[in-house]
Amino acid sequence: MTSTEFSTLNGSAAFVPAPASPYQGDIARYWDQEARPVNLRLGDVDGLYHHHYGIGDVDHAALGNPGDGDYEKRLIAELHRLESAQAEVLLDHLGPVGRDTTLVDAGCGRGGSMVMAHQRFGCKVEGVTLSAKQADFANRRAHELGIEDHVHARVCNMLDMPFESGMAAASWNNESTMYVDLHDLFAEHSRVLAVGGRYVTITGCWNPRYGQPSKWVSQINAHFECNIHSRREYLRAMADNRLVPQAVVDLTPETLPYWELRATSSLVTGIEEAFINSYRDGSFQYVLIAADRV
Ligand SMILES: C[S@@+](CC[C@H](N)C(=O)[O-])C[C@H]1O[C@@H](n2cnc3c(N)ncnc32)[C@H](O)[C@@H]1O
Ligand SMILES: CC(C)=CCC/C(C)=C/COP(=O)(O)OP(=O)(O)O
Ligand SMILES: [Mg+2]
Repeated sequence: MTSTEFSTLNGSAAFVPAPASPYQGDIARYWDQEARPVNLRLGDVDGLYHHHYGIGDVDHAALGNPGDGDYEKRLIAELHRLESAQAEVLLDHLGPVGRDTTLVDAGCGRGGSMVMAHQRFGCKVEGVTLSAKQADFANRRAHELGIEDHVHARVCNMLDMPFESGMAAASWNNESTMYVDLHDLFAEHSRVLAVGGRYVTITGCWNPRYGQPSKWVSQINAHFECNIHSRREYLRAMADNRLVPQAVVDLTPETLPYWELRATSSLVTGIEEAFINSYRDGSFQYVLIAADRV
């Protein structure tokens, strides 16, 4: 393994491996440079920084009306509440998690879901991301919260994680599966999970009933430099890797209110129309899949 650079956190040098492919190098750079207000200002609400979308009904009573004083602040808080609600639903599907166990967050971003998992279960959480900036950010937040002994992010490829086989009681991908081959990904989760362990993903996938990826799905792929898979591909790749689905939940109706609200905010990024149109025309779905490692 060759190192390309050194990243520092609190003065300690950390080894950063070279990307496994030119594509992974592009994705590492993408997330190293990302600083969209729609993510940072939402995270500033309570210190949980997410790179995923929201679910649930909008609380119109809490939001008030455009033109009311502080409306924009309440809108940001509401979008953030819906994003955290999404992570809570993912954690709900991990099943019972003991304090002495370790969880793996594959594609952990700035670490919001890891912090929530530790706060809920008291367990250890190991996160991996391609981005040294994100790993530093997540580790800094864990340090500020005094939970650095339990929550830790590192720069590494989720297809080749430096964890012993069977070490994880549960693992997940929160909106990070569209950057990798699903057979390779589920083979690696299957390796690190204990037999009887639980895997959960929340993801956007194209709907085989539509036929092929729609122009909206292609637009989302181009926007994020990712490769959205079909729903069928998830289920096939799980079946091939000893992951047996226990729940497949279509969250599309639950995520539309988030997008409709976000489209009215000053923090729009331009991708809102593609999500709203593809969810409405049925070509794209927001799904949760929970599977047992058998
Ligand atoms: C959309 S963000 C999701 C972040 C996080 N799961 C969340 O919910 O906030 C996608 C994440 O996947 C990570 N990622 C993409 N490909 C990866 C790979 N091959 N190995 C590790 N992380 C990867 C990126 O670095 C980024 O952190
Ligand atoms: C559901 C799908 C297809 C997701 C693609 C992966 C992705 C980029 C998620 C959100 O990240 P973000 O929170 O950084 O994006 P944004 O800046 O749009 O909020
Ligand atoms: Mg976001």
